[in-house]
Amino acid sequence: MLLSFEKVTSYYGKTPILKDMTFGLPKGQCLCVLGRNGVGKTTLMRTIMGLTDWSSGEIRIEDQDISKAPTYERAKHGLGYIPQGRQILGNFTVKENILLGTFARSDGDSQVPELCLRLFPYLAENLNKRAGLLSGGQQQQLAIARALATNPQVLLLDEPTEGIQPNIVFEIGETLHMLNKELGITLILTEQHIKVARRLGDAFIMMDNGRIVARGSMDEMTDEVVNKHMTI
Ligand SMILES: Nc1ncnc2c1ncn2[C@@H]1O[C@H](COP(=O)(O)OP(=O)(O)OP(=O)(O)O)[C@@H](O)[C@H]1O
Repeated sequence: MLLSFEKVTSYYGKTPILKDMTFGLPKGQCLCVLGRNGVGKTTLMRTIMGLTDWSSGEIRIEDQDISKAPTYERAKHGLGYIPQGRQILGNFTVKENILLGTFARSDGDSQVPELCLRLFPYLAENLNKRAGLLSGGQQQQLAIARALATNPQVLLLDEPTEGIQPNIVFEIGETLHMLNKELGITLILTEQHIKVARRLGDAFIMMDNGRIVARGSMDEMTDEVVNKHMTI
């Protein structure tokens, strides 16, 4: 397994939010993490990155135990994180936002990667534009470009299509599909759009109240499973 969780419980203060989670993610797979609002999907991402208050259990990447490693060290193991809401720095330029990602590289390269320019022609043509002036979809592209600048082997994407116009949702989905299937970047994403999840995912985890309540390959994610765990 490229990334694995063994009995991981993760806390904010004294409150366990993720409870006793065990799963493994093979290299090159796309795993979709699904569930209603507030079930702990963001907390799962933050636990992988070491951003909750503390966690117990074991988190491994390529057989190395990173459970107690600080966030910057996890990033150097090849974990790239795109948080919910994107967290683009609006007063900085497109180029500066991308270059921020290079700080987490282990090879010291500090250029805008050619891949980012090739994937996102709009960004390539607007490197000196203030990022705050971009549309939601363009900012999501920028967040993906910034994460790619870390040269990740795993990308964690928290609701990448949230708040984005429907036609751009499709485009972002296709970009992620390309990163996964053509470039072999392993993906973990939380996603409310079931269609996008079905298109991208090889496997799914359905969460409720901090626990995994259903899992399987994507073709095992029937409408029944979705309706049971995702509709209100
Ligand atoms: N920083 C925090 N401190 C304390 N509790 C938190 C913190 N962040 C989240 N929680 C709690 O953890 C639980 C899970 O939240 P989380 O954001 O992980 O869920 P989610 O499934 O990602 O939901 P959403 O789809 O709304 O983002 C919620 O009950 C939330 O109130």
